[in-house]
Amino acid sequence: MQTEKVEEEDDAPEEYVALCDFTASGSEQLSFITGDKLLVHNKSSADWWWAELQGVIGYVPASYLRLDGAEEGDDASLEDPWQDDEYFGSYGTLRLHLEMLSDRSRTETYRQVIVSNSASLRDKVVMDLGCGTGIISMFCAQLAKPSMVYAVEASSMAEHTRQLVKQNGCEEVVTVLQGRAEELELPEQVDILVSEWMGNCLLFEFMVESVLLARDRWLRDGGVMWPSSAALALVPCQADSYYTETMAFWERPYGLDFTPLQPLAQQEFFTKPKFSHLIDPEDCLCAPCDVICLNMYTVQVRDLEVSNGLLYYKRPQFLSVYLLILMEHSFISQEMTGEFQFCVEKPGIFHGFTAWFTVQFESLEMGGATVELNTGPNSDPTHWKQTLFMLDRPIQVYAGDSIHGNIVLRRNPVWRRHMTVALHWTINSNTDDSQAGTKSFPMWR
Ligand SMILES: NC(=[NH2+])NCCC[C@H]1O[C@@H](n2cnc3c(N)ncnc32)[C@H](O)[C@@H]1O
Repeated sequence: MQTEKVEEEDDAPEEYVALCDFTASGSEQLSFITGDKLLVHNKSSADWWWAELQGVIGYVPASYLRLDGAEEGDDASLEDPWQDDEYFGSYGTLRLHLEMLSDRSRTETYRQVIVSNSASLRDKVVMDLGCGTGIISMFCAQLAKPSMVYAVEASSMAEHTRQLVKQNGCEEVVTVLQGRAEELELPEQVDILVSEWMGNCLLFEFMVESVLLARDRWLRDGGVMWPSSAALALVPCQADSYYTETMAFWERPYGLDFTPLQPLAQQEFFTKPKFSHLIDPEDCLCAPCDVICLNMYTVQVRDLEVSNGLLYYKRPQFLSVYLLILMEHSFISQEMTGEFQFCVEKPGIFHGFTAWFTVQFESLEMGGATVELNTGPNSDPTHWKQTLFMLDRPIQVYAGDSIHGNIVLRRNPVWRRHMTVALHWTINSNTDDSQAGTKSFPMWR
């Protein structure tokens, strides 16, 4: 932690108490634990304050603090930044498990991974992280002969999962453990860590952080991660039907002119990404490309952050704006930003970008075939479908036009399961002047 020592005093600092633990995700931030008393020197923004703890200073998330002496009920920001009650509460009911189990492409892929590695799974120790109803664990017990499967589930579903394991004669091999995987004590390290952690745009909900923490704590050296790698794919696309039903609709409904509502429609329907979008392959303006790739053996939790260090530091007056911008971009973690360069293959309307993910499961046998789950438009549909990012205004493009730029996934520093997806693009065309644009989409805070 290279935070600077307190030098000059600002206005009289106020004493705040920490409502929960916070672990700094960048050198400009200050870690603390519940109950710590922090001196807030500068409320530099609504979300981040400049504070001191035992003589060390750095940025802290304002929502984690309450003015010392204030009553519990005074502060609405008691919310847990992981929103665990809501998150694990939703997995304590059947609705989401029914959706996932009904997704045959997803579930059969995991079964195929177990079947094609059944021989190598013999006598291995497996952790199924976030086992839900235990389907993957029971595949392991039924289709292979591991010595032990630790089926880890934090929600109240775990007690039902124990019953299912017994009901299906798997209790000899499968042990259900209720709790967060990153907090549980296991009796041993594991040979394989399997999990179905992917969210919309691959990372939403950031369950991946739990998988990485569990990997670092419980996967033995040389152990296998399933999935072994993951990639976020992106393509510029048409979305004419969505545009027609949400924007063009207001031009002449029942012969009336409702166009004054179109700015409202843009705000309401195009500000956030559209989840569960089913893009027609015909609407892709060119071939997709993988913009973000994760190696599940080497990616670190800190790589999931984007810390524009200079945004949190007080800007030293002597640094020129140019230098600040240059340094700022040097803080962006490579894992969370991707460049793209598309060449439009056919004339059409560029309404936006569509994103989806793929994950790969390496074979336990040297040279064995890798299994892939592809949630894109040319594969069997999954419950994730795809995610559509609508531009504010559609743009006519022509074959040969180039659309290049980058995507940045910026994890929310306070609401830990949320992120913002920022897209920057430039269109170079032989027929029109070049156009550039940028847009950030919150998911969801
Ligand atoms: N692909 C997803 N988006 N979600 C599918 C898996 C989610 C399952 O993992 C459980 N789960 C999520 N995080 C954890 C965790 N840290 N520890 C244990 N179980 C978890 C959660 O309760 C649910 O049953």
